[in-house]
Amino acid sequence: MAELVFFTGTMDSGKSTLALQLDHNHNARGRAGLIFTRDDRAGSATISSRLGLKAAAVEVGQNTDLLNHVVQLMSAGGKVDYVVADEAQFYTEDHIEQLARMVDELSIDVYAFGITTDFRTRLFPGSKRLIELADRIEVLQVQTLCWCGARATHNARTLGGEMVVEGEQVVVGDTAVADEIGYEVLCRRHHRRRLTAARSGAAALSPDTLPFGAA
Ligand SMILES: Nc1ncnc2c1ncn2[C@@H]1O[C@H](COP(=O)(O)OP(=O)(O)O)[C@@H](O)[C@H]1O
Ligand SMILES: Cc1cn([C@H]2C[C@H](O)[C@@H](COP(=O)(O)O)O2)c(=O)[nH]c1=O
Repeated sequence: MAELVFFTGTMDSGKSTLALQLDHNHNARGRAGLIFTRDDRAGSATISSRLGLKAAAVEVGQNTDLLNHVVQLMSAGGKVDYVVADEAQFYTEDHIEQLARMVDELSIDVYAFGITTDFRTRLFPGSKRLIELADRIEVLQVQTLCWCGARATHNARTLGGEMVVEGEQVVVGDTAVADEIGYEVLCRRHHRRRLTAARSGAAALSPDTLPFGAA
């Protein structure tokens, strides 16, 4: 039976990599797929992973009807066995409902990928609806780490390394950005205290400071 699966994890946890791997594996077995994305860092109509993989995708706009897009393709003789939906946190509730209908009415497997919460720990609308509707939620196995070594569970927005707590919910960006707006994954404890790596001084720590040379 077709299913709607939501793969989630913090930023930088390998979601887009997994999306591209999943697409590759299904394709290799003759299954026809369609990749949707919205506001990927690499630009419009692209799905990209930090491991260097990239592929063309259908860019989702505010008024895109995902179900209709697939129905049109199939009516024109196209085959769609599965759909990959990356950056799904940016989708509207309507988009997610269209994905669910794709599963139920067209028997297409839908694999959605995205972060659940924003820099203020609030659910994105697309992720909220996915949590409500998905048949299955899979948390990425690759754990990202807070600077303290604990598992990172939250996404902080930073400016020059300092955590910011005000601003628009959507600001496309990357981790490991020094001077401009960027993101850093943190454990809840340090997210709550607004303690980023730069603020804690952890970024300056180096194994060279260990007293290996001492008698
Ligand atoms: N130089 C590297 N060597 C090995 N793995 C890397 C390297 N750079 C990034 N990665 C892996 O890629 C992951 C990020 O993948 P990506 O698909 O871009 O994440 P997401 O879509 O969740 O933001 C990192 O967690 C890490 O496991
Ligand atoms: C926390 C947070 C993130 N974003 C943006 C930043 C990136 O463009 C994406 C996440 O991409 P990734 O592939 O999971 O790294 O989301 C945002 O707009 N608002 C936020 O609060």
